[in-house]
Amino acid sequence: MTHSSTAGPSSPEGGPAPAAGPPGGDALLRAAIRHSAARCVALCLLTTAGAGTALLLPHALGRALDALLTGPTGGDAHHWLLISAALVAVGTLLDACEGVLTGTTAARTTAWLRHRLVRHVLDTGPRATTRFPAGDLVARLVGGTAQAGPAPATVAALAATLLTPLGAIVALGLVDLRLALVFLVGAPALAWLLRTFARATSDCVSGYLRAQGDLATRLTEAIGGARTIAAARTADKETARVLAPLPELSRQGLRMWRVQGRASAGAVTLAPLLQIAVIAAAGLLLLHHSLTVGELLAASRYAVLATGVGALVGDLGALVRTRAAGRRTAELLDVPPPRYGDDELPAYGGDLELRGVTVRRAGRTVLDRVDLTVPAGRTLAVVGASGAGKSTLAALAGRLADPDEGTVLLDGVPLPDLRRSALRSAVGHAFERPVLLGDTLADTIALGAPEDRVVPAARAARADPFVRRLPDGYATPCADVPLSGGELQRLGLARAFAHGGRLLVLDDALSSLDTVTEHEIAAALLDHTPGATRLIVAHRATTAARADTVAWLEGGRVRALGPHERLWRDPAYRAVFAGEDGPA
Ligand SMILES: Nc1ncnc2c1ncn2[C@@H]1O[C@H](COP(=O)(O)OP(=O)(O)OP(=O)(O)O)[C@@H](O)[C@H]1O
Repeated sequence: MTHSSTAGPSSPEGGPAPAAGPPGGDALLRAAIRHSAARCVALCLLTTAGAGTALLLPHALGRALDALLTGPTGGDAHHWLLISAALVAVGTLLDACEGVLTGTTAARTTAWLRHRLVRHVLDTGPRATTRFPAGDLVARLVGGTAQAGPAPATVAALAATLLTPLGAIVALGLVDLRLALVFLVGAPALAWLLRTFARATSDCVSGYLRAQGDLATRLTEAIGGARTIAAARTADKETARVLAPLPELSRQGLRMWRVQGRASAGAVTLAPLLQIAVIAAAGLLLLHHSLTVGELLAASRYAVLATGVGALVGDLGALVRTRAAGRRTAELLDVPPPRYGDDELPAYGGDLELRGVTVRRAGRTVLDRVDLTVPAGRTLAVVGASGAGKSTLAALAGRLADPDEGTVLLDGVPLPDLRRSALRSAVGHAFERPVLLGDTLADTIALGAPEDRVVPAARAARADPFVRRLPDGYATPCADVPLSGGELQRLGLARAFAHGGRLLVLDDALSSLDTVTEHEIAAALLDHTPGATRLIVAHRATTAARADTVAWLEGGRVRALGPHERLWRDPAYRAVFAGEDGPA
């Protein structure tokens, strides 16, 4: 192992810069619309056909009325009445189909968004989970996607909903151009109403979703800390803290209803005024024999359809809500996942090298130009006071994070150049608090490794005895096992042993074990992973003593590098393990 205190050759950041800029909310919704393109087209056709039947109906009714009034036998009135009845029936059928298609399209889009975003968040790993608090992340992935999901159906419906009033204005013009002109005089007020409504709604929805995310974040924190809250008997105080965003949520919700109410009230006032103006103009034209009674009837129906702002307000509101939710959800895509290269590793090896790596967090340098080399098959213990940068260094070694400067290489290959699969099979991890993923204990230990490795790995990690004592042994569902911190860590270690990569990174993974078990596992670590390179973040002198070399970190820099026995002579080094005996 080598160490130099000077910066090594500094290479460009091997970080995860995205190939293209992160897509915004609208881009995500456009992608969702493309995904549901066929359904959107079908929906557009259905709503257009619905608009068509709605527009034809007044004409058919007008013709039926004219026919009844002009001939003693009613002329072809029955013919037009039949057409009107058919239009009503077709309109109802189209409405029903539209309802079903709207619902299923929204459900499919929500599923697609969830799939895409969950995959993205898990691909991005700790980068995403440090930027977004857990509760907020879940709120965006569950609630945000459900609110954004109806976007394609809403866009398709809105496009067709616009057709009805526009078609009605054209139809008014066809009945008599002057009627369309009368209507258009009031149109700017209508446009202003819709624009104001859309802006105010967008603002309220963003505020509402923010407050909802805040509530979810606080709730998740409280659930995670339920034991502490119970021990401190602070449930009342914590309930108040969790629910603190409720007034803001309620304020934004009420504001949204007020905006909607004002827009509807405006529409309700404006619409009858415009309808009366059109009917009055049509009445005058009737008096001057420029219109028939049937045309007056049709014109009055078209005036109603042209002022159908109610439907527009609803659809526009839905579109604004889905866009706001889409924008908020798409913020998850702002954190790009790491890029992987195409390189493979040589058949054998395990040389780990950190060259001049610097990591900054929240504007602070937490690792400062660190150079380290761990030859294949050797064990490096990383020690240091709390906050020295040990976990950050461990995360770099397995590429759970990328350095801001410098390079991490495995067998001479920079980690970002490696294929995802190569990196995955080469590096195994164990953490201080492992999470039991998978359905059963066997699943959680294997986590992708061959099943026949599960039991030997559990034996090596001293997990086998307590697993076998469970009624269903390795088949016990993870959710049914109450585990102590030490048992949990043994399962995490078993998982790392089962993985069997050439590099094993143990980040404080032995801290909850009693001294005897820790001693046994440390010995098993060498037997069970022969040839593997091991990087062990250690808090105990006994763990450091078993390593070939110790890297002593202080303030993000390597203060010293060497065997534990030699470093132990330094009182400052001994102070790192304050309270422990001898160099073990
Ligand atoms: N996402 C982050 N944002 C801001 N600061 C961070 C972040 N991650 C780590 N840090 C800071 O970087 C420093 C090093 O953290 P790290 O977890 O590597 O320390 P450590 O030596 O492993 O500490 P411990 O022994 O207590 O686990 C700490 O001061 C920590 O607060």
